[in-house]
Amino acid sequence: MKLHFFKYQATGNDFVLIDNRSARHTFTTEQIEKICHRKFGVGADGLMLIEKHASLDFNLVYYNSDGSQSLCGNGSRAAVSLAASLGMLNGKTQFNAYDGAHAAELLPAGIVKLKMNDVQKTSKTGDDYFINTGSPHHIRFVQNVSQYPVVEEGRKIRYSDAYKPAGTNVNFVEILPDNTIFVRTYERGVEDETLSCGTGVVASALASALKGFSSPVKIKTLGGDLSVAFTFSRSGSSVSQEGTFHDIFLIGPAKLVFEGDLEL
Ligand SMILES: N[C@H](CCC[C@H](N)C(=O)O)C(=O)O
Repeated sequence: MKLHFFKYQATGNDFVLIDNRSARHTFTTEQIEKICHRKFGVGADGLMLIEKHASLDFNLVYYNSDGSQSLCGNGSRAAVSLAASLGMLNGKTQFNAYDGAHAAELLPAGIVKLKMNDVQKTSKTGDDYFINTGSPHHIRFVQNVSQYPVVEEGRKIRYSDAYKPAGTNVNFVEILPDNTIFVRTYERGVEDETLSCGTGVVASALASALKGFSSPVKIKTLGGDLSVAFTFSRSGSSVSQEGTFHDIFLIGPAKLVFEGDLEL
């Protein structure tokens, strides 16, 4: 089977995208692993299919490189950029993803502003947080994150009994001056560190808000810079951390690297 694909990177999180609106291909786990394989395939952290949707501009199907599915924040930003270049939208869009409908907007210089779904629940164990932003995220605040053993420590948490059977993504966050954090992420389903993780930096920004950060939080990742804007509405007593994060936006660049055909 010959397939035309688009290779995108969104702050270094990289993806193969296929316009699947007409052909409606389906892929086995083995085929997804092969497409994403860094030597035997195109190479990517994940594969995305853009499909028709009954009422929204498109349906987005995301697969991690191991074939598992979840919401991908950076991938959604890349898909919006591709959909725009395919003439499927004009600046703004509503599309469907793993966790439901999302709005997004194309800003100048290839920046994509993605609206995330509200977050009502955050939990804290010791000094660590767990927040699901459409995909599950464990967040640990550390010193000197650039020297931190992200894969070794991330794997331990990801496979720990606490997260069995589904597992979790794991974010290590260093607090910097000027309302900025530096985030490195071990990604479930890629089973390695990625250069950035969109849902992960959103979870890390919300955890930073619970430690006093204001919106927008500026985020450094190994793959580039992002920002996360949000509103927090408290519920219950003012001392509690109970409340809802809403109007959450993940903002950052997404770029076409190349396009081509692959034999599967
Ligand atoms: N690995 C994640 C999904 C992709 C998340 C990441 N690439 C992003 O940009 O949100 C999971 O299985 O939950």
